[in-house]
Amino acid sequence: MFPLLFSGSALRVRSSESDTQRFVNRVLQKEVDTLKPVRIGICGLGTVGSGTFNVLTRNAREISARAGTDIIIEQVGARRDNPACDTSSSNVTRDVFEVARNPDVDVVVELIGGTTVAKELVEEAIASGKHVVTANKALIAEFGNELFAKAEAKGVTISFEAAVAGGIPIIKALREGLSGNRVEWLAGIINGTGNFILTEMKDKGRAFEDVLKEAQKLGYAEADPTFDVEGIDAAHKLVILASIAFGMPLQFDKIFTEGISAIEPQDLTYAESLGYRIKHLGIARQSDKGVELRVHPTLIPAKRLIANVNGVMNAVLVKGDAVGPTLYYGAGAGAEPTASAVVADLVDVARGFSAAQENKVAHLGFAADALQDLPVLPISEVTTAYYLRMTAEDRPGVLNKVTQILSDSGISIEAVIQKEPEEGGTEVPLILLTNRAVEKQLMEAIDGIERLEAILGEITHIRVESLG
Ligand SMILES: NC(=O)c1ccc[n+]([C@@H]2O[C@H](COP(=O)([O-])OP(=O)(O)OC[C@H]3O[C@@H](n4cnc5c(N)ncnc54)[C@H](O)[C@@H]3O)[C@@H](O)[C@H]2O)c1
Ligand SMILES: N[C@@H](CCO)C(=O)O
Ligand code: NA
Repeated sequence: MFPLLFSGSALRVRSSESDTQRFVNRVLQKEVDTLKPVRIGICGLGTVGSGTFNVLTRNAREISARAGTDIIIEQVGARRDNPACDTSSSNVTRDVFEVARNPDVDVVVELIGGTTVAKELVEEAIASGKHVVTANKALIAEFGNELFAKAEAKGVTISFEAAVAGGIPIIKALREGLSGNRVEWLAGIINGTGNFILTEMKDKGRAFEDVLKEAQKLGYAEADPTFDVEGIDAAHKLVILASIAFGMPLQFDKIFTEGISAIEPQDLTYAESLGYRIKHLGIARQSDKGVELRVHPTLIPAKRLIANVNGVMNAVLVKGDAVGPTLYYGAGAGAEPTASAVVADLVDVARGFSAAQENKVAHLGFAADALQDLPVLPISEVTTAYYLRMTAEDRPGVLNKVTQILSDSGISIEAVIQKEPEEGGTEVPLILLTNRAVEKQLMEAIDGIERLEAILGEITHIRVESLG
């Protein structure tokens, strides 16, 4: 590093008046500015907070060398100490708002979660002219539009790489790496807990609740794990991805969300025998009709790379018009994978510390005044293929009646699994794979089929995507 060399030179040229020297002076002064350490305040010392503390401490040399300056943990705001990290020589406060107001803190790292205290904290940090780094997808998805506007007005940035797909640098890839493309669609396994549960259920036959408990113990799950299993967490992430991919404001209220809690082990098995896997996907697609924003269990061909993403791993498949399909893979949750993304954001903040706001990458990749309020299609207007599972009385002609109703709605059948009844039984499972149809037509057909006397109970329907 060259602080002394440059600070001496900067002082010398400052006494001259010529244009060239004024220019040199500005450049050199900038070098001096970027050499000031960036002082951060970590708020929340749970899974991600402790991971961030440890990664910053352990990799301090590499991080400084990359950032061009030191990143110093000036203060930690934590309700209680966490044995996962040693903060004994840090300045720790029990009041996170003290961090937001601390004049010696340049960047507030919000790792509390939720949308109450975290929102107030971020607002307070912005009002005090501090940059914010956060892993909080709920906060960004639900309040990002207003928070970004506040940050831009104050000339500070909110960075949120850790909020989507944990350690995978997907925000950076979409905002910067793919900026030459019109993104046609993206599909992702973006909840680590959900993928971990589905994988353990399929591979080891474990019970849902048992795997969920393990995910909580490993620090993967949200404070309220229904966010993971009911798809809300994935919906938060998908909204963020779609806004960056298509250049539209965040519209969390428009997303269709279905979780994994209704998936039965038998569906995982039937899907497999049809050549598919069931993955919980977030899918965003833009077409002439509007934007699809949906999170739901999905059958995808077993041969696709993304179908083989297991455990806590996440993957996002992005189709750009120029680049074609691209796939991003990595750990979607956990202390250090998530810390990896938090620290990358801190390095970006440090690098751009003295840059003018207009020279920084916009929060959603597109300039704020270029965001378009694209219409979001209701799920009833979405077209996909379907997996249907029903229980039928074991008597002749039932399959014909079912296929007739589907065909009356313009839906044809791609594959059928019909099982023999169990010893002495009179009911059989009937599994159908349909061609692509508009959802409202499919729902009408399901209604008709459920009214058949020979069909017992409700029909399970799971959407099918080829992702080709
Ligand atoms: N765990 C992961 O793998 C992961 C991955 C990506 C993003 N995230 C996000 O990161 C954030 C933190 O998640 P986590 O898993 O570390 O949660 P966590 O529950 O382990 O940690 C949150 C910490 O914040 C503390 N806290 C809460 N309110 C506070 C207050 N008022 N003052 C001081 N401390 C307070 C809690 O005591 C806890 O230690 C969430 O937004 C979450 O969605 C988590
Ligand atoms: N609970 C989240 C954490 C990462 O965002 C998950 O399991 O994916
Ligand atoms: Na990420």
